[in-house]
Formats: sequence, structure tokens, C-alpha cells
Amino acid sequence: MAKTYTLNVAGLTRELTICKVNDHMDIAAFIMLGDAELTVAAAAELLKKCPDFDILLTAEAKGIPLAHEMSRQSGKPYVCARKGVKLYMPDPVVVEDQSITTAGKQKLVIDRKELDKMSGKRVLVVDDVISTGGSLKALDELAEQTQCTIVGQAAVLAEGDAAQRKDIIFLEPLPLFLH
Ligand SMILES: O=P(O)(O)OC[C@H]1O[C@H](OP(=O)(O)OP(=O)(O)O)[C@H](O)[C@@H]1O
Ligand SMILES: Nc1ncnc2[nH]cnc12
Repeated sequence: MAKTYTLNVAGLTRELTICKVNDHMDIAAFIMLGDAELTVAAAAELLKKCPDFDILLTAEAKGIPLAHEMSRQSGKPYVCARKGVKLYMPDPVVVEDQSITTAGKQKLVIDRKELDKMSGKRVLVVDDVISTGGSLKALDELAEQTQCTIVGQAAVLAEGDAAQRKDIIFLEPLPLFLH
């Protein structure tokens, strides 16, 4: 049987499977994709803690259901950064992204027209989990490519050292398993 970590968040309990990242570190995999009950509950709790905003910004893939639900509950729109350039992006703005779960570099991309939906707006950056902060940094870099104000950076979970950060809003910490 795979080892698990018991997570209590937004009034719900989930058993997260522990997965190997490398010889020295495991993570408890937090997968909200497919978990509508948790997504709805976490979005509601997070919105209570976040400042007023005009538009949400998130990253493909696991950030999408959370941003969608926060958008639905708040009535505010969201913009999603994709992990690659699509043929329907005439003017893609691309930044590099490195996250704890992915070996090597990824890309985050938003087409200019989509990016400019944030222009002059108060932007709340959201993701399911913040760990190294690499993905959050890439989202911030994209937001900085237009005239907007980032009013908050929020995630359901802050993993490892991210739980000590004072510049993010989160519901619960998530440990890293070092050995
Ligand atoms: O703080 P970091 O170290 O960047 O880790 C956090 C990021 O990692 C996960 O995405 P992942 O790269 O696994 O991609 P996915 O959502 O496409 O599965 C998660 O959804 C965050 O975006
Ligand atoms: N614990 C975790 N589970 C899933 N994706 C992650 N990205 C960063 N940390 C993660």
C-alpha cells in the first residue's frame, strides 16, 4: 500500500498519496482535479481570506478548477496561463516556469489580448499549491507584462518553506518529506 498523508482543509479530509520527487524528497500529491466538493469548499474559504479584486490569474492545469470556482462564486472573470503556445494565440507572451513536480523548465503563455484583460485591474493570482514559488513567480512575470496591480497571491496549500512566506494567502500548510 502506498503511504499517505491526511490533509484537513476547508472542513474536509483527504488522504494524499506520498510520491517520490528525488532520492532526498517526497511530496504528498495534492490533486484537486476531479474533486468538485473540495474545489467548491476551498474556493469559498480562500475568497473569505482574499482582498477585493477585479480578475483572477491562474496557471494550467491544476489551478484551473480552483480559479473557475472562485470566479463563479465571486462573479469576477479569470485569465489562465497555458503551458504551451497554441495556434489560436496570434501574439503569445511567454515566460519560463519551473515547479517542484516537473523536471526541467516549463513555459507559461498568455496571448496578448487575453493578458490585456488584466490591464488597469486589481489581479488576484491563484493556484492550488505554492511550493518553490517558481510557478507563482512566472505568473507574476506575466502579469507584469501589462499595466495591472497584483493585490494578492493565494493558494489552497503552502508546501514546505512556502508556509513561512508572508506575501501569500493560504488555507493550510503541507509538509515536504525530506530523507
Ligand atoms: O511552487 P511550485 O514549485 O512552482 O509548485 C506549484 C505548482 O506545481 C503544480 O503544478 P505542476 O507544475 O505540477 O503542473 P500541473 O498543474 O500542470 O500538473 C501546482 O499546480 C502549481 O502550479
Ligand atoms: N504536493 C503537491 N502536489 C501536487 N502538485 C504540487 N505542486 C507542488 N507541490 C505539489
